[in-house]
Amino acid sequence: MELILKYFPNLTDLQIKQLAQLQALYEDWNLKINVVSRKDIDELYLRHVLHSLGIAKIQSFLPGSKILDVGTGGGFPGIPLAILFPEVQFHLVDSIGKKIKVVEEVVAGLQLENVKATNARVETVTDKYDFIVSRAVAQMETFVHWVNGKIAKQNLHERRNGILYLKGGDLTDELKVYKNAVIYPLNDFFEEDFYETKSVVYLPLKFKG
Ligand SMILES: C[S@@+](CC[C@H](N)C(=O)[O-])C[C@H]1O[C@@H](n2cnc3c(N)ncnc32)[C@H](O)[C@@H]1O
Repeated sequence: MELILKYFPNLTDLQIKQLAQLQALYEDWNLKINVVSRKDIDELYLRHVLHSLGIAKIQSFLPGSKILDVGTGGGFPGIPLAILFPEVQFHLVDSIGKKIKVVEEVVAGLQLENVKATNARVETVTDKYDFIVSRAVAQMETFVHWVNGKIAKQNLHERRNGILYLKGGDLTDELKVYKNAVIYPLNDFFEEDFYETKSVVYLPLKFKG
């Protein structure tokens, strides 16, 4: 938890309490349904919570906005972001039912009221969102295809609506067709070695009615 407070020093008491609860909730649920590897459970705040919150270093979501987390798994990056932005609506989607079961249990344990979790392939989701977040789900080209038509028409934020994707490694090849993609290295914000090769990729997307 100190790690989170080091980079997010202005959290409310409730946010600190909810973030601190994550360790016990994931340890408990992971015994029943394995969604996070053992090594990652031991480094939950470094590898999952802070990584998810890296998106917030790039983009602060405005109250009333809507965010879709595609392939959320056990709830990353959606759950830490939902704690950080309690007035923003988060929709967490995963095609594997048992992962959504864990998300629902963690959301209930935290009494988070701004999260909806759905067991579905993202291609079947029909709502529209300001931003679509994700980590470790698909190559950008496949991903863009999946989320086609899910971006809201109105831009509430200064930054145009689009994708904020947590990626690692060399992205030159993967992003070469996306001339308007912007890569934000997370080691500009976080000094831990884990973040050396990690970034947030922002890709603005056009509204399709
Ligand atoms: C490697 S896991 C990443 C989980 C989480 N985002 C994280 O970083 O911890 C990829 C997840 O994407 C989900 N997934 C893959 N394709 C999907 C699709 N088309 N729609 C919804 N979920 C999908 C899988 O079920 C899996 O839980």
